[in-house]
Amino acid sequence: MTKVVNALCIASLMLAAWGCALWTDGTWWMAPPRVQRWWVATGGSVAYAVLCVWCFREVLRNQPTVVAIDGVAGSHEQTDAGKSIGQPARPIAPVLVVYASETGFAEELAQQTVDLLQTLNRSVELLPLEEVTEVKLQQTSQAFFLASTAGEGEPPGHACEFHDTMMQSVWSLSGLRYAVLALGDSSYDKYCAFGRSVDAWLQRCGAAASSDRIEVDDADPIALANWQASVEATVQGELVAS
Ligand SMILES: Cc1cc2nc3c(=O)[nH]c(=O)nc-3n(C[C@H](O)[C@H](O)[C@H](O)COP(=O)(O)O)c2cc1C
Repeated sequence: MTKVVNALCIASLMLAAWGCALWTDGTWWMAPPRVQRWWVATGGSVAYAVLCVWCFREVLRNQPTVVAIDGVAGSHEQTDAGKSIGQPARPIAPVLVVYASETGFAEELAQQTVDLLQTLNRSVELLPLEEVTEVKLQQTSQAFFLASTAGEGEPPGHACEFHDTMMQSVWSLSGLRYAVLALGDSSYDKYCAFGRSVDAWLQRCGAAASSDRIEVDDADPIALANWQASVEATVQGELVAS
């Protein structure tokens, strides 16, 4: 629409220039313009001003607005689906997806979660649990943790050290919202023990659960569908809040 308006403006200016050239043909008339021409000039100026204001409003209306999640600014910029007139754009933090996986199922689900978030137009970062740092979580406003349980209620191998060190301290994560998908098998005594530990640790750190923990018993498809719906609802809810 703006391009059409611009083209119309240029065309009318060229027409006006051509008209002026014809108008001033011959000898110059040095006397002040007659009243009628003052009115024509004033009308033209007012019409031009109205056109400028209208174009400016169109530009503002078409400008994508960026919404911050809970006011936490991130390093990546991204636009949301909503639009707002006259509000300054603000950065939106990427969503963090974290996994702890022994035989690959949680990692596969984490990748699917990333794909889902990307289809929802969110920038996403995927990390194994041991690469998560306190600063990273402090810079994140929404994180999704997918954690399976191995051994007899143990963390997956790659997450053992993180469990034994980092999860024994209390990080300051009051700005973080999170959700946990705990993977396990109810035939084990310590069902979903590690996912539950991750959830409890995040609560101790002051993070707020964006949704209740979902436990997946032996790849239960209903629980997995609930997770997908929960991720979608969480992210879409965030975009409304600012
Ligand atoms: C050796 C082994 C030990 C397991 N121990 C537990 C357990 O203690 N508690 C539990 O809920 N699930 C347990 N599980 C089930 C896994 O957590 C479940 O199959 C999960 O989906 C595996 O995810 P992953 O592929 O990401 O490791 C165990 C599975 C295996 C193979």
